[in-house]
Amino acid sequence: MTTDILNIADKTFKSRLFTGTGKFSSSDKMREAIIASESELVTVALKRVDLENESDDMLAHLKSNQINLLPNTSGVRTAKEAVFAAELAREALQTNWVKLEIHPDPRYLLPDPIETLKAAEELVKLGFVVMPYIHADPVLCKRLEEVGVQCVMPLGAPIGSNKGLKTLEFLEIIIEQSNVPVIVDAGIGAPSHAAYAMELGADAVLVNTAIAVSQNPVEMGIAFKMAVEAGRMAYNAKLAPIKKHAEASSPLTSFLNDLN
Ligand SMILES: CC(=O)[C@@H](O)[C@H](O)COP(=O)(O)O
Repeated sequence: MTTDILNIADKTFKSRLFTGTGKFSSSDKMREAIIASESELVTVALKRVDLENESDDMLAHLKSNQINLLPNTSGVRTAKEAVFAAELAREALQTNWVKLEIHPDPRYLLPDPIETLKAAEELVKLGFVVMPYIHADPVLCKRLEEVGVQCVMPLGAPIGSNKGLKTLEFLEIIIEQSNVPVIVDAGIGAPSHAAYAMELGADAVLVNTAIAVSQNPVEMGIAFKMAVEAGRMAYNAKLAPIKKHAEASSPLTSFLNDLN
């Protein structure tokens, strides 16, 4: 088996499963599930962290050599607020990585493309590694790539909806065209959805709700790990082509040929 490492900016990842920290029933459960999933990049909403308090409960539970923290700007409504939040995070958490999330609409939490592009451009200039959460819009992905983001994070379905890859056809175009890693984010509700995204050629997936609200987050974390690995392995091995008509699995090469 070939070593299949994901590179983003200055970091390398063995795991292509990124995870979130919201909605767990306790910080202990969150830690256990994330460690079991072997996820190496874990996003934390800045609005949930007490940045002044070094022993913030959630941050304390995420201390591990395995885990890189990825602050996200969830809760901000404009590019200006996003840049402010990213700068706060850089100072408090000592990381220049930021998951850029600007979704002013509380009902569907759909990302604002105009503010996101504006913020991404500014954050790149300020030296951030920018990971933008966006709709599955191939044109926006190219525009973000041009301003220097390190990856794109198109949604499969609205955050927390668990609906799977509702944006499938656009994800395929994004994957085909992208020169930066494509991380399918949001709405992935089952390991099979994650495996499918990886089979299509996504570089990674980000999953939060499906693990956190499962009745057994530890086992679900492991199930997602296995699904992501299986999907990636299948993608590397190249899937068999889809055909319109049936084709016998055992071709007529032996005695049946002689009968004719
Ligand atoms: C935690 C986080 O970043 C979410 O905003 C992310 O988009 C995950 O979505 P799900 O909760 O649907 O997995």
